[in-house]
Amino acid sequence: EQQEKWVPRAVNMEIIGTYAQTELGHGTFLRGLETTATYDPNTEEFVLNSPTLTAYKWWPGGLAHTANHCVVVAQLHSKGVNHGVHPFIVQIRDEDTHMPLPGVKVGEIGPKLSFSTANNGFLGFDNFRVPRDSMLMKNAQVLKDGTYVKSRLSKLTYGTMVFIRVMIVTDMAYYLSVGATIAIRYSAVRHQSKPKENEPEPQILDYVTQQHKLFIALASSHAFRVTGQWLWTTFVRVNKALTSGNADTLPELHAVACCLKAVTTRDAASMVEACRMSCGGHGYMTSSYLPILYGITTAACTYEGENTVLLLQTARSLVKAWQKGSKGKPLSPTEAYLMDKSPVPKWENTLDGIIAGFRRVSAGKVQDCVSKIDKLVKMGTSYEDAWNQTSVRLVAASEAHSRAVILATFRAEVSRAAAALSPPLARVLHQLVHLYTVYWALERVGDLLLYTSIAERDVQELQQQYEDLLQKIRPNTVGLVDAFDLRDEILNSTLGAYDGRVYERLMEEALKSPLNAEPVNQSFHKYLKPFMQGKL
Ligand SMILES: CCCCCCCC/C=C\CCCCCCCC(=O)SCCNC(=O)CCNC(=O)[C@H](O)C(C)(C)COP(=O)(O)OP(=O)(O)OC[C@H]1O[C@@H](n2cnc3c(N)ncnc32)[C@H](O)[C@@H]1OP(=O)(O)O
Ligand SMILES: Cc1cc2nc3c(=O)[nH]c(=O)nc-3n(C[C@H](O)[C@H](O)[C@H](O)COP(=O)(O)OP(=O)(O)OC[C@H]3O[C@@H](n4cnc5c(N)ncnc54)[C@H](O)[C@@H]3O)c2cc1C
Repeated sequence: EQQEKWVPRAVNMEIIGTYAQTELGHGTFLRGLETTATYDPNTEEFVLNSPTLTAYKWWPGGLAHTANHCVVVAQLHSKGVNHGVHPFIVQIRDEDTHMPLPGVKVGEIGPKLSFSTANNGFLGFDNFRVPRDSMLMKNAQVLKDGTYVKSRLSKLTYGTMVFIRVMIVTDMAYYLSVGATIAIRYSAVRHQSKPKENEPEPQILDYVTQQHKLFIALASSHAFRVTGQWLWTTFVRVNKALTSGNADTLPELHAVACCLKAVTTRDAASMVEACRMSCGGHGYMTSSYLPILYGITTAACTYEGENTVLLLQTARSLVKAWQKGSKGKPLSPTEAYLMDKSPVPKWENTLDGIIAGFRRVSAGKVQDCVSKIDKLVKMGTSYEDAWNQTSVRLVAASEAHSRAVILATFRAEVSRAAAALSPPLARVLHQLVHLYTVYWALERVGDLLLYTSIAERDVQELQQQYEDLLQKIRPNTVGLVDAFDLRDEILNSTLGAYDGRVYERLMEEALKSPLNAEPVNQSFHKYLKPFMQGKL
């Protein structure tokens, strides 16, 4: 009945909430969170407290001035025992006056790289009392007398984060579609330089280097949308099983959500930055929207699980899978390829050949990590230290695994959908799959040379395939970004507007600057003139 109590009020916006988990002192290590929720059986209340400055919640979006409630993650104490972190729904502001309630200290954390519209806040409690039903009791409960009933699966507390990580993959597809639309439309309008003296300045979109910077962002948007859809379907299936008490598939979902969130956010941030830089000085204008878009995508590398930490979570799963598989036990579908002990096949410059190659790279890297850890432990190093000394390789193995998942999913889903598409559209989408796959083979050619039978002539041929694909995709590029159908109001960009009037829009935006309100700014009289007259 907790859902009946809270959900309708949240849906009709009586309750505006945020997720208050991260503290000044801890964001990654959740078991180290310091906020306490101590049960008082005499009053059937929890007492929330921030015992130290580092216990203050810090970062939650909207916490400073928007939210009047929040989900607080705190260490649950009852009958003198600490039962670990649990979620509580807590009212922090009066619903009429919006004043912070007594015992609640809340405020704004200050300017950030981007996301300036989100008032991220801090929150401290001074022995703040909330009723027992504030504890979200879907998984674990505290009875009236303070008896703690543990959850059938402790990690269900972390479930919210899996959900958001799954959503983030699709978010990155969207952000890349915005960046690609702005940069490709601008590159169609911008003319620059004279490679041929007797011809007009060409569109910068015709420079192959410009195509190399931008087409991967366009292809990645589709790859992440397709992968995000597959991941969502997987999430729904796992969640359904969880509801009927079966948690067998949760570890696989957690592992694949971690590495996909990490790789898609890192790619989105670096590719949006490439979009910004491909637009020259005008890409550096806030009015282009590209700097803001960069700030948004780079934040995603940190929030909802810092990328390195998440890649190491997936590596933990890959190492466990290797150890399980080596004992002949079955592996999850996404990790089953790790046990492919067949001899390394002759390299093929095909999509299937490259996908198989990335699986070989991932399996090879995992095997190298396991051997290094085993060797260090045999020499007397603790497992934790051996893990840490191998962690650079573990992150690389996790990335290779993630790339193999994205490549295979993108190819399979587009091939499946192609049957229902017109031949010209199917051909263009296959070109994007081909470009994405060959791009990453060239980006990771060192790994492929280490773990597969790819030879130098294969690499030369792949480079030529890649350049041919840039040429094939060029005529459809503007059509492909128009197909994202992003309205000008959403793009919010002087460079990406549908009508292509970039110079008029840049000037219109410039003239809105308050610094253009008068021809001589007061700073001349206050500072420049006295300085020039030697009076400062
Ligand atoms: C479509 C267009 C849309 C456009 C617009 C969209 C709008 C978007 C706009 C703006 C969005 C802005 C949104 C911002 C949102 C940000 C919010 C936040 O940031 S909330 C804070 C996030 N914080 C973290 O994620 C902490 C990360 N840390 C952790 O998760 C843990 O501390 C961890 C996992 C690193 C370590 O936790 P240990 O120490 O308790 O666990 P260990 O010992 O490593 O593992 C124990 C076992 O638990 C499993 N495990 C760990 N986490 C799990 C999980 N989540 N689910 C299932 N199992 C898990 C592991 O696999 C492991 O299993 P075995 O023991 O190996 O079998
Ligand atoms: C824009 C934005 C919005 C946010 N919104 C929210 C929100 O709404 N609610 C909320 O609760 N939080 C929110 N956060 C906080 C976010 O979840 C944390 O910043 C994130 O979990 C990282 O934790 P941290 O900041 O403590 O970094 P740390 O964990 O201190 O990481 C710092 C460095 O240490 C490394 N490191 C840490 N642990 C390990 C390890 N075990 N192995 C190897 N390296 C390690 C990391 O890789 C990183 O390089 C937001 C953050 C941002 C930037």
